[in-house]
Amino acid sequence: MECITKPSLNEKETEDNLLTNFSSMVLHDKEIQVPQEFVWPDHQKPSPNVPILQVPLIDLAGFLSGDPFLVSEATRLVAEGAKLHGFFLVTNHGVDEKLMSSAYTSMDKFFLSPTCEKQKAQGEWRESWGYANSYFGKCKKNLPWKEMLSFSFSPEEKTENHSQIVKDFIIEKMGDGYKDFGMVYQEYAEAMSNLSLKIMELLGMSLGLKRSHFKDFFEDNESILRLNYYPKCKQPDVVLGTGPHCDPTSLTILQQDNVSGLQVLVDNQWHSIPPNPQALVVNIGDTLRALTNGIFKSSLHQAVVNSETERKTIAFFLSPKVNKVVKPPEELGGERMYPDFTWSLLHEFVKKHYKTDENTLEEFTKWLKNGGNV
Ligand SMILES: C=C1C[C@]23C[C@H]1CC[C@H]2[C@]1(C)CCC[C@@](C)(C(=O)O)[C@H]1[C@@H]3C(=O)O
Ligand SMILES: O=C(O)CCC(=O)C(=O)O
Ligand SMILES: [Fe+2]
Repeated sequence: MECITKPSLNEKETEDNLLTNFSSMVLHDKEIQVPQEFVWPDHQKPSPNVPILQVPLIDLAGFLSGDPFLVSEATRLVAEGAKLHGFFLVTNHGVDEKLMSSAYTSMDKFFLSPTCEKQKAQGEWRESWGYANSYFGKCKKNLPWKEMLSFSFSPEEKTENHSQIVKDFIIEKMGDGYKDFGMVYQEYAEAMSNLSLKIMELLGMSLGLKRSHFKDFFEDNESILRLNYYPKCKQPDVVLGTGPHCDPTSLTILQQDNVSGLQVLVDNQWHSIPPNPQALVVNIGDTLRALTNGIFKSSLHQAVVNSETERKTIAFFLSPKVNKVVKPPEELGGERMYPDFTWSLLHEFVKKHYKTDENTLEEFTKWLKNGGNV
């Protein structure tokens, strides 16, 4: 367990300088060699050519049509992916194509602006919102080759006075020039939240539960929308865009567009999920693994970069309301694998005590049994 202590106040300047250096160095190719802190140990460096992971492709419109054959096909396929490695693709998902392409291209407006601009949206240490890059936090090695802009999200109709918290956040931090930018990601987050509830209906049915079982649990979600910007890299074989991790959240919907880079560890071998612009990548997170008493899997995954072009992905991390008790339905049976817990406790644990990996839930269970000092 490393890189988890909060930087002391007098390190704030150092952090700001590093933050500035990252952008000038990385984005403008001023350095020939990749700085040592970005070079991963040999056993974790990306391997050149990894096999392709065959993941089920689910036609969501078919499921929503109610056609008995299409419904049974969709539930069969989603169960296959969710139980094997936790990954599947959804197509005919109903998210407006123009919105998706605008969300993809609008990222440049923020990430290609000067560092001093981006720093206006800088988040608090280990908060899940705002601008962050590799030099954030305390890690001094194995730094991710990426910048991120993250938003907290709750469905508009569930927020106080129906505020649009994604749009309001970015305008408050970056000014009125980001109004259109904010609207794009507000709409995008709402669309992903609605899509995730449809996927939750499908996942509930695939386990023989009431169709609305998971959907009701996530109706008033408190989620995270994250823009990942991976600059191209002179030495893509020694860095990682995002290190190996399991998402501690419940469900991730990832738009990876047309630049490959997402890899999943299956049978102890890294596999790639190639881009499919017509489909969104969906993966089970640790919280949904616990909510299904371990029936659904959450797998270790990572992102590699390349020397030709930057890679941009948009991840919507669905999470329940922070105080909702994560407890599998009795109907699933089997011996309980994890204790009841709330997402806020698991989120505190991964933020303050543990870097997410394939043992997060087991380590979290131990931490809870030892009193869970938050
Ligand atoms: C709740 C979360 C923690 C992270 C963002 C979301 C879901 C994925 C987690 C993360 C992306 C996994 C890799 C490491 C991490 C630190 C990161 O690269 O950002 C994780 C996020 C986080 O802890 O902020
Ligand atoms: O960008 C990618 O391909 C994966 C990103 C990811 O796994 C994450 O942000 O949790
Ligand atoms: Fe992830």
